[in-house]
Amino acid sequence: MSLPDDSRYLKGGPVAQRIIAAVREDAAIAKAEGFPPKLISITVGDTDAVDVYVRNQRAKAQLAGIDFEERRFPATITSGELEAAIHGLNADPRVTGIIIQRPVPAHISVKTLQAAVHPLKDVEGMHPASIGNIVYNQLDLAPCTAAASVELLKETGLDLKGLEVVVVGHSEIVGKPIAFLLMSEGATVTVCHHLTRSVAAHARRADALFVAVGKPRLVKADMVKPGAAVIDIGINSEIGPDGTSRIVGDVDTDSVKDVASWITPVPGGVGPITVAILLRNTMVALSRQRALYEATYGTADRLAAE
Ligand SMILES: Nc1nc2c(c(=O)[nH]1)N[C@@H](CN(C=O)c1ccc(C(=O)N[C@@H](CCC(=O)O)C(=O)O)cc1)CN2
Repeated sequence: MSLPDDSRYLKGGPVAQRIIAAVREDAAIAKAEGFPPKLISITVGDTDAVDVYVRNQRAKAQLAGIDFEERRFPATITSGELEAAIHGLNADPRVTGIIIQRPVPAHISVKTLQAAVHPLKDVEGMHPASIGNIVYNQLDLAPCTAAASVELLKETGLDLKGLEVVVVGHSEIVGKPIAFLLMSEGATVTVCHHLTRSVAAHARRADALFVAVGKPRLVKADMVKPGAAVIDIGINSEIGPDGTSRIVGDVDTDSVKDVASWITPVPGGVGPITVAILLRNTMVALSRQRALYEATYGTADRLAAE
């Protein structure tokens, strides 16, 4: 789908292309030195939005020169069986990174799965040890959707120091990490959640408004401060008037675009950058693994060592 050529739209495509081009260069060098990057995706059960995400991961990984393999498990699998599969991948030296696609079925704790991924292969920064790094301002490997959203805000050129930011949604993978990433940049952050008394009152104060709640078109024009930047992180599947399925965000883009100075389209906003950052994180994980290899074997060039 092509987006209107309107400077209010913060499009993710060009940012994603820049990131992927850099990843491609790094991946080619790593491959030539005997460390081909390989990303494993774990999907449990069937969810349409996850299928879209995985399809894009595969396509962009191919573009970047990163080997991509999807492991699909039935929704009936036990947590123990999944953890055993993850431990197998942790032990496989050919595997650089592991991403666990969310959501997983209700009988499985995603936190347990995330903790089973070795921190050196945790390309989403969601292992309890990795997510803690963000609190310490170590931001080079942050959860992909959160990092993508902040990257798009930076595209506005707004000075993040002291910026009034409101984040609607406090999930561990999106809302909370966004708040920490922005605090490290000096923004003043308010996080709204299901117990917040008036989300609209908070949202209307924001110079930058992030929305990640999974509710189609929740944010309307009367919840947005004129001139604000609105970052829509929702990816919701909806059946359109013509009976076909389409993706919409958590923001009512048609009305909000007349109030905001910047707005991210869905699709075509945060989504493409999320995928690009996953690939960049894979290269960060690879460089950490290579540093360990070098410390152990005295060279970072596996081909030269053999
Ligand atoms: N392990 C994780 N699981 C999930 C995350 C995450 O960050 N880590 N976030 C969402 C992912 N998601 C929705 O379920 C999602 C993310 C990105 C895209 C995407 O590539 N969208 C593009 C293309 C759309 C299209 O091809 O039609 C875009 O928005 O332009 C889709 C879905 C939940 N799970």
